[in-house]
Amino acid sequence: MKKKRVVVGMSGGVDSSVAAYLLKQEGYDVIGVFMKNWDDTNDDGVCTATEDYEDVKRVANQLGIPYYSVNFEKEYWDRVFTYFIDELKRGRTPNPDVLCNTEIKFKAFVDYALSLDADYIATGHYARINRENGQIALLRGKDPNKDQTYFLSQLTAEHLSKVLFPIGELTKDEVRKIAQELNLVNANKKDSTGICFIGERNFKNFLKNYLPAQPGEIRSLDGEVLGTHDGLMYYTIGQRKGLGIGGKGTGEPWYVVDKDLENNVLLVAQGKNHPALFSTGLIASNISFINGDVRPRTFACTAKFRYRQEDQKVTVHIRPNGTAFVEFEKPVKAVTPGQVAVFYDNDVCLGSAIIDEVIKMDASTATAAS
Ligand SMILES: Nc1ncnc2c1ncn2[C@@H]1O[C@H](COP(=O)(O)OP(=O)(O)OP(=O)(O)O)[C@@H](O)[C@H]1O
Repeated sequence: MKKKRVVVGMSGGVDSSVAAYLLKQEGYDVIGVFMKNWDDTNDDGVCTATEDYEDVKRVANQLGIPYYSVNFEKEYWDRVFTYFIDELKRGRTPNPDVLCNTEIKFKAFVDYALSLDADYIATGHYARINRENGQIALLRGKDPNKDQTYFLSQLTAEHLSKVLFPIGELTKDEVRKIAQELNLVNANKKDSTGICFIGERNFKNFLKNYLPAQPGEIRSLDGEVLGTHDGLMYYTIGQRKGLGIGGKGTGEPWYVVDKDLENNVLLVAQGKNHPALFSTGLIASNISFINGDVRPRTFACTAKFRYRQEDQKVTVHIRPNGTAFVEFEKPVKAVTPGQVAVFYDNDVCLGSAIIDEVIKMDASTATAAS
């Protein structure tokens, strides 16, 4: 019988290399494909994509699988990067990696894989797919420290219908151990961090190439001018570092609590539990559920408002106008417009929505938060 063909997205990292190995062990006809989404030269002038593709080639040769490279720079620019820049211009904090999954990895890449006659597409994401009773459910990866469902939460069952996550049942330590036992050239390669096209580069320096800096005032909530900022897009709610106003006030650290876009003012407050940092709910749009059901309803679940946040208990009201009102059981710190609110029922990732507005905690309830 003809073997089923799987096209694996190979980044040159350990996770996707081990994913490819496991699929080969299972008897699939495996093809590795490297996507070039960004013309990236780092601060030292090194093109990291070229280096990563070299790793893909070496690993593919070690595993004895064919490999190709595909270029999605235009798709990435048009569908992900322009959104990222537009959101920053609006004073929001976007998550381009979530959009990269819906537009590139699980759309453009899937189309390309199908043109190679793939039966399935696989990646090295730490997540699981349950296909019981004809339904497709997205589950958190087994390793709680590595779970990547946050980034996959805007996908639907349709995106996932031909997808395999071979390392979803493993921990990172187990994945690395497999890579070491196989002597894969990248067995000890560092995990990638940060937004993929920025990588380890300085965020401000990078953005300066795309958005003109518009300096303005930093003010306390009382209106006192404390300093100047370099441009609102460089800051996010809850940020402490890089404000340059440490010596002002009582000596407690200052945090970004809001942005006044109209007046180009960055609003800050002092103390890590300042009530202005907390919110009791949010309004979100772009609701997407894995099962596709976005009908108006109310339900209780847990949610994360950024990657690496503990689950928070919430009640979600999906409204007839297609937005969601999410009420928090307890005030939550530094919830930020533009970020993704991801909903969970225990281990099942239900879907997500993009945060448009946060409902700030009334100052009178400040003690509840601290
Ligand atoms: N440039 C790329 N080309 C092909 N596939 C990619 C690329 N970047 C990421 N992927 C796929 O998406 C998965 C998740 O990407 P992410 O950037 O989170 O990588 P990661 O967790 O560091 O994994 P890895 O160790 O494989 O780099 C990867 O495991 C890989 O399957």
